[in-house]
Amino acid sequence: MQEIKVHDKLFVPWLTEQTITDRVKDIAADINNAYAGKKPLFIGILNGAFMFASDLLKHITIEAEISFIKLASYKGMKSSGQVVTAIGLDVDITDRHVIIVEDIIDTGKTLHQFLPQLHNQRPASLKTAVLLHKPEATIHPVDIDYCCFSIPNKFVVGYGLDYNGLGRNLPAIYQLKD
Ligand SMILES: O=P(O)(O)OC[C@H]1O[C@H](OP(=O)(O)OP(=O)(O)O)[C@H](O)[C@@H]1O
Ligand code: HPA
Repeated sequence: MQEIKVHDKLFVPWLTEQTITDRVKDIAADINNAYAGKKPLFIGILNGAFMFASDLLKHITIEAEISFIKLASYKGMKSSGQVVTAIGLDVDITDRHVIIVEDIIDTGKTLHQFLPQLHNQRPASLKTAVLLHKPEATIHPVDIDYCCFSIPNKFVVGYGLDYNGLGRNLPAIYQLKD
C-alpha cells in the first residue's frame, strides 16, 4: 500500500483491507455467540459506519435486524462540538437488544450525547460495536463493548471515514502523515 493524497493532506497506510476483514469477522463471531435467540437490532450511525456495518452484518449468522440513523458533528478534522441528528430512528427499540454500530470513537462526544437518548426508550439491552477507538483523544466517556482496533490519536481516512467528504470509499485505513 502506498501513501495517498486526500484534498491537501498526505496519508500513510495504517490497516490493510485483510486486517480489517479478519477482525470484523472475529467481532461478528463474538456477537453471534452472545446474541443467539435474542434477535438483536443493529443501529448503524451514518455516514461513517456504512462500510463497517455492511461487512459486520455479512458475518452475522443469527436472526437480526438493522436500521440506520444519521448523526454528524465533524467539520474537516475538528469536532464542531454540536451533534446533530440529521435522520432519526424509524424503529421502536423498547424491549429490543440494541447494538450501536459506529466507525470511530474519537472525543466520544457523539455517542456520549446519543446513548442516553436511546436508554430513555428502554431497550432490553444497549451495547456498542466500534471499528476504531482513539483512547488518548476520548474526553467524553463511552462504554465500548466490541472494539475492533485501538489506534493512536491521529486523523484517519478510509473504510467509511472521510476527510471533508473524501476517502470514505477506500477499502483500507490510512493515517495522517506527520
Ligand atoms: O467521538 P467523536 O469525537 O464524536 O467522533 C466520532 C464521530 O465523528 C464522525 O462523524 P461525523 O460527524 O464526521 O459524521 P460522518 O459519520 O457523517 O462522517 C464519526 O463517524 C463518529 O460518528
Ligand atoms: O480520525 C477521524 N477521521 C475521520 N473522521 C473522524 N471523525 C472523528 N475522528 C475522525
